[in-house]
Amino acid sequence: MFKDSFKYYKARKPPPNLEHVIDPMKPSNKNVRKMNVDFQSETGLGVKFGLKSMKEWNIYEFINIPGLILLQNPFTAKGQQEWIIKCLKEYTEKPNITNIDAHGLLSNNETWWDTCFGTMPRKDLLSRLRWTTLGYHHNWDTKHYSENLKSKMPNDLKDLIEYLARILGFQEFKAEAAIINYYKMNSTLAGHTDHSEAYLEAPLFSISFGQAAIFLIGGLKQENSAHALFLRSGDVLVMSGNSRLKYHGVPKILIDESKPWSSMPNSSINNEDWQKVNAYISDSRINVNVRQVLKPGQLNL
Ligand SMILES: O=C(O)CCC(=O)C(=O)O
Ligand SMILES: [Fe+2]
Repeated sequence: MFKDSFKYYKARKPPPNLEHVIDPMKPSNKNVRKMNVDFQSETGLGVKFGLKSMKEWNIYEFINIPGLILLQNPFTAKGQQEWIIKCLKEYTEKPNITNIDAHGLLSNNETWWDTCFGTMPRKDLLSRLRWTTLGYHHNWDTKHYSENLKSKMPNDLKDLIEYLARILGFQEFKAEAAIINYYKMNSTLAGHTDHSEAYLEAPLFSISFGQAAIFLIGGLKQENSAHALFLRSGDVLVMSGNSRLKYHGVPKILIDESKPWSSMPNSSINNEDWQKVNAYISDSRINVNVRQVLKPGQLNL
């Protein structure tokens, strides 16, 4: 059962044995198969998005989880840093909605970033950031999207996801809504399915940054058993086809000593923003979850 696996991996005492967590980084892994994509489709845009050359990409499908695809960290360290800064500084600003706004913890002209990293930092708000919604805003109470609760998707995020989607074979994918989840080391995300979108045939794109996670994915019902896999900084997970509506969740965040976001000393991104964010990410994980809401050809809800 999904919830038994969730409880097992969430436990602190005794801590879980991670031996059965699927790890595509292990060359001997028999649970995954490499997928090939057409390198010819590479355009100059990859550099703009902070991506490595496609020749260095590794894309896996999971033998026992049809439709689930993992594009293993295609980002350069500098690229990761830029996206992490965006997730914390730009995407937490209006018109995007954060849990901090929703709970009225800031006055109208304050931003989460300035409040936490300005001249008089409010450290109490730093760890209270849980989510931001962009585009069609996910309504956490009704679980419905609506035309009345919608703002513009940031162009850079929309373009990145649609670029990755085209390369992975999802030509028509439109990035219309996003949830950014912010996790501290003791956070979890309970098992759920994502079914609020009008068009459930479109894949779901999920990018991880910062500390690593154990991601659990089960079946269409809670009673089905679940597989556990590692997600690390930069990884792009695609839930498509048969995996799109499966139960999933995050029972555990783990420190990633390899710090895939950290670049060589003397690199040019050692700017002021990164100094602030570097400390934040040392005990946090960020997940950018992007969805298509409308059916092909549908103009509004
Ligand atoms: O954090 C993750 O990897 C998963 C997030 C997720 O499932 C969601 O936002 O619906
Ligand atoms: Fe989800």
